[in-house]
Amino acid sequence: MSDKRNRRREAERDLPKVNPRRVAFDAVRAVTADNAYANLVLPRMLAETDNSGRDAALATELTYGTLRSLGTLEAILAAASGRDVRELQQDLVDALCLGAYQLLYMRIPAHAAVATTVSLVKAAVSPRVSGLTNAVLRKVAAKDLDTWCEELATGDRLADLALRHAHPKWIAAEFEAVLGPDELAPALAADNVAPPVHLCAKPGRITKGDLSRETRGGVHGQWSPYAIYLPGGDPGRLRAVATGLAHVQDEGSQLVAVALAEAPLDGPDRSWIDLCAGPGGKTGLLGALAAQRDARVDAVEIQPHRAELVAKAARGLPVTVHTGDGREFGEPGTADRVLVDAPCSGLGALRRRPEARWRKQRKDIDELVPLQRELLASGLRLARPGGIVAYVTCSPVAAETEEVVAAVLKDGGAEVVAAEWLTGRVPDSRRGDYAQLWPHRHGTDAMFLALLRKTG
Ligand SMILES: C[S@@+](CC[C@H](N)C(=O)[O-])C[C@H]1O[C@@H](n2cnc3c(N)ncnc32)[C@H](O)[C@@H]1O
Repeated sequence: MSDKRNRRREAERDLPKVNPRRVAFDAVRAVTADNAYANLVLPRMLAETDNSGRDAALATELTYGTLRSLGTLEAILAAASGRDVRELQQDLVDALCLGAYQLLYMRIPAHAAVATTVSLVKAAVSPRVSGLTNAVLRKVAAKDLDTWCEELATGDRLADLALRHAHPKWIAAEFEAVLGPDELAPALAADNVAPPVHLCAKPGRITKGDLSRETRGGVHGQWSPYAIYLPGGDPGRLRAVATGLAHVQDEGSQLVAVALAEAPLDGPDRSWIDLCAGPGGKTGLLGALAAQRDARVDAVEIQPHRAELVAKAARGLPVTVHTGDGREFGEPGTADRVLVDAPCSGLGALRRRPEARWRKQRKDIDELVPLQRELLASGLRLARPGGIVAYVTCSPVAAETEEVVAAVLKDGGAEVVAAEWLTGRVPDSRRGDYAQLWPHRHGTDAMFLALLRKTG
């Protein structure tokens, strides 16, 4: 056997596939090379490699943290190596980012972070670049994150803040346009903190008290009457979740759905529509509320596999699931309440999707806006006079929130209704006539809600 192969074998013994750093590397590779989603590939990899407990936590922190911080790590690696990282092979860049993340963001001693990354590179990239890895990471280790960011600062306030908090500058600019400059840093920082798991105790199916007991210490949510914060562990293992009495749902998502159900309405209140229903979180909550009020929900979803998820989420509830286009659905003027939870950029949920911020582009929003307007117009078409339509996004970006509502309002036939139920119970959630939640203010995703009443 050649010396080279022997050396590689030795390196692989140092770092077998089940090593959490190797798992993190494979997960990051899947994201950067194959466009995978970390929140889908990592749990599978952890299960396949039998990683649990502290090892799984380390692999998760390494994977999510590295992916969240990619832009900043690459800028620092470029400065430390004196070259554009795009000139390097991608698997090496991924390994360097993992190493740099440990050096700059975790309390892992520099010698350990460098040595384990060099072993990783030998085993999983090529022994030929282990020297380069060692040299670059030693340079990275010479300064802490603040010092690197100061050194790389350009004097462009927004760009410097975006670098420090690991966001593309255009996203920072979009957030600032809504929040103003003072709250921008905490808003960006909040995207870098892994969110806790929120559960929704379906009304009429299980009480919060019972759900809290089953979770062994789950705390009652601050805002939603149905929220329990899971103290830890896999929510899928809870009986209440497995049997559909409760489901995993961000508290902000709960609030906007309940705000629609609680909006004052004159006349009949039997027919509800959820026009963009997949995967069915809000359908599950609305269905449970509808059951208590003798109402019914028609849930519409264009993607068949997501429609199946809606059907699963709505089991046992007065919900009919339709696979189809919400722009062409239903009888005009018949619905009492309509939810338009429009497909959006998802920039309000960046803390859940570590790689998303580096994948999205501003033009993606421009492409979504016509569909968002058409879906909202369709929601208003379906509502009866006096009926309520909720326009919801998990994004705070002006173009896909208030500007969509303003454009549709211009066509006439609807007026804005204050989202009192929500803004009255959640401080600092008013955004003009609408409601806006934020991770840094409320601990929820950045959900936007506009309530409209069909007139005429
Ligand atoms: C933001 S998600 C909805 C989330 C969902 N309400 C929940 O709480 O689980 C938007 C959904 O709209 C669906 N969608 C996109 N275009 C649609 C259309 N023209 N008609 C109906 N659904 C559509 C997407 O497939 C996606 O599942």
